[in-house]
Amino acid sequence: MPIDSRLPNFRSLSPAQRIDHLTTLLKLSDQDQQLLRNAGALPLEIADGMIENVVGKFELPYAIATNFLVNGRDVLVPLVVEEPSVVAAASYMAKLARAAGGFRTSSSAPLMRAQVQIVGVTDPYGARQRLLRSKDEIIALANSKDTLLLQLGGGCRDIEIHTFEQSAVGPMLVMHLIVDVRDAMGANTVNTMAETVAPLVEKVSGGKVRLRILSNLADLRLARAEARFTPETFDTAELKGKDVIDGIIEAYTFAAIDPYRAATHNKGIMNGIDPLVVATGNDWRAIEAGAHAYASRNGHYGSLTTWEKDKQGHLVGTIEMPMSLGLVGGATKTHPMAQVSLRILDVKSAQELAEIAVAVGLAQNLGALRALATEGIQRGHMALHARNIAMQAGAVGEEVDWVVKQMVQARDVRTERAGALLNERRNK
Ligand SMILES: CC(C)(COP(=O)([O-])OP(=O)([O-])OC[C@H]1O[C@@H](n2cnc3c(N)ncnc32)[C@H](O)[C@@H]1OP(=O)([O-])[O-])[C@@H](O)C(=O)NCCC(=O)NCCSC(=O)C[C@@](C)(O)CC(=O)[O-]
Ligand SMILES: NC(=O)C1=CN([C@@H]2O[C@H](COP(=O)(O)OP(=O)(O)OC[C@H]3O[C@@H](n4cnc5c(N)ncnc54)[C@H](OP(=O)(O)O)[C@@H]3O)[C@@H](O)[C@H]2O)C=CC1
Repeated sequence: MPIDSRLPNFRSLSPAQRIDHLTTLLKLSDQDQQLLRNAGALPLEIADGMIENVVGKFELPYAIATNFLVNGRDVLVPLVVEEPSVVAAASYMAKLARAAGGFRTSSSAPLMRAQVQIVGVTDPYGARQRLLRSKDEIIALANSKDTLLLQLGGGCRDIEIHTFEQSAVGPMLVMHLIVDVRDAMGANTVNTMAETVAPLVEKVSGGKVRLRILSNLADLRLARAEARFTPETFDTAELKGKDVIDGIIEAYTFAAIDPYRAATHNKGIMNGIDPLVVATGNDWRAIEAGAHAYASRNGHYGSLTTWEKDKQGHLVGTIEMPMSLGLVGGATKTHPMAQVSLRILDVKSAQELAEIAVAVGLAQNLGALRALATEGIQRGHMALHARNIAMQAGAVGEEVDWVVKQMVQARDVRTERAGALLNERRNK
């Protein structure tokens, strides 16, 4: 159902009013509303079924990033995160991106790699040829275990043999199963296939199979997003948009050449992506591992985004990175809030979800670069973090807003200052 994700007053509402607004906009069911009102509603019995030794639940804020326009479709993006200013920055940059059509995205097929490690091979190149000659038999065996996936149009498509002639333990071959996992993240799916083919692989190669596990460097499962911005987008009373664009490109260049900066730059990108991964019940460690390995693929650790100027002087931002997200499998179906998130996003495939995730990453990166290249990160970030600081100092109810206002006005956001302000107010 088409919606308008541009919700200018959403930030000023209370959480209860925001849920009412979403209910009207998205026609949320009574059950979804109820789940949102009990924020994070995860019955202990379900939690106990998800992991081991459960003794409770740990809740995090669940928010909605507004303004996203992705391939011409308005999307509201659920984000689960503890850090202030992330949701605001993503929403802000999505708002700016709308002027030039929002985010345009694409993705490759959902292909995952499973690795089968083969040791004890005396003739690695001969073994490689034998395995490649047996490709059809290996693929057929891999596919014999998951008929549902085949019916859905997925399954093992190909094999690759990676040869390590020298290693500390002698020659090593690594066979990759290339598997189309459709709408699953696919870890369990491909691990089962890798274990299934291991005896055949041993017979054909003459070696011993050890590890049979997916690779989180999902470099065949890439999602991409692009956005453009006119210089006027960044005009302010003090700054010319053209200079802001130059500052953003210089900031990006810093990340492209210096791994110390690239780590922080990419952390900013993951500020947007991880909260969506968590909100949809997906495996954020897998996404993090894939992101940073991909950022190192050219022999040095670099930026996951690029920022450049087109002929008209418009800022052009792009992102491309592995994105192994599922709509089924893992906790996506078990966690009730993950299901609410998927309904809010209204995505039809794991690829669509992956493309929205990288669009949020690109927006988040721009939010940080724009702030860093102009006024610095502290004004916007600390103004929002000030609420945390006030609460840490013991402020409750109306005291919170009052303490925040004093600290932001004085540009002095510290717990000690919040405590002093609180004492001053209480002793009046
Ligand atoms: C924080 C802002 C957005 C303020 O920026 P501002 O100019 O004060 O915002 P504004 O009040 O003019 O509002 C503009 C829009 O921002 C959004 N917005 C604004 N405030 C809110 C709010 N309270 N709640 C919800 N949405 C908010 C909202 O969309 C709003 O438009 P509207 O829809 O209202 O017409 C800006 O300063 C900013 O983008 N800063 C960057 C913040 C950031 O990057 N945070 C990430 C954490 S820092 C970090 O971990 C990463 C880092 C920085 O190290 C990465 C790196 O180094 O690359
Ligand atoms: N290194 C890593 O990242 C590792 C991660 N994991 C964990 O693995 C989990 C994800 O594994 P995953 O294989 O995705 O999950 P599941 O095994 O839970 O679910 C995948 C299964 O769902 C079924 N299915 C139903 N509909 C579809 C559809 N439209 N598209 C694709 N499959 C469908 C498939 O068939 P059927 O049910 O018939 O099999 C498929 O095998 C996560 O919890 C992750 O944390 C595990 C090991 C390592």
